[in-house]
Amino acid sequence: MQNARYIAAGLSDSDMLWLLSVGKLRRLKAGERLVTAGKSVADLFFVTSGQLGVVLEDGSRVAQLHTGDVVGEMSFVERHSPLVSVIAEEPTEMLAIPRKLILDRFEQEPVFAARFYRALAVFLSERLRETTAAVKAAAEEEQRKLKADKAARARFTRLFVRSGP
Ligand SMILES: Nc1ncnc2c1ncn2[C@@H]1O[C@@H]2COP(=O)(O)O[C@H]2[C@H]1O
Repeated sequence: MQNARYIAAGLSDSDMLWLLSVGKLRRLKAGERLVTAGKSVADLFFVTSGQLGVVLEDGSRVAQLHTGDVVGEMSFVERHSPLVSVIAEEPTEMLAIPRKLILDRFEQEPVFAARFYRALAVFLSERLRETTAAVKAAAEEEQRKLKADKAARARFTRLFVRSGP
């Protein structure tokens, strides 16, 4: 499912032009790794096409990222190494912007910092909302399976009791 997260919505036209002017286009083939768990991330990535998987060390996928998503914002905000890896699932393109350039611009233009952090906050809030919806859907599916299982056992028990001696 494509998501509706677009950090660009919170930025001005001049912010976007600046990001475009300093960003470098990066292309990944399917299977190529953008982020490795435990290794620091020096850039912020704006996905412009394609699809990436966010995966745990055991290979299980916890999320998918698409056009309009940002990658590396957790390292940007927290300065901790990532706990997950991010791997392209199809040919993917993105704009890579070195964190240092963004921090320098914050110094030169504090209003840009305010807009940027607000846009990131909205983006992260939307991502959390989606995660909550996914957890809720998984819990409901689990409940549905448990109920179906219970009903099947009850039917079996009735059958067994009826056909007993
Ligand atoms: N649960 C998640 N849902 C969506 N994206 C995630 C999730 N966890 C990590 N990421 C992305 O994967 C990136 C890994 O590097 P960062 O921690 O810097 O930033 C992280 C986010 O951009």
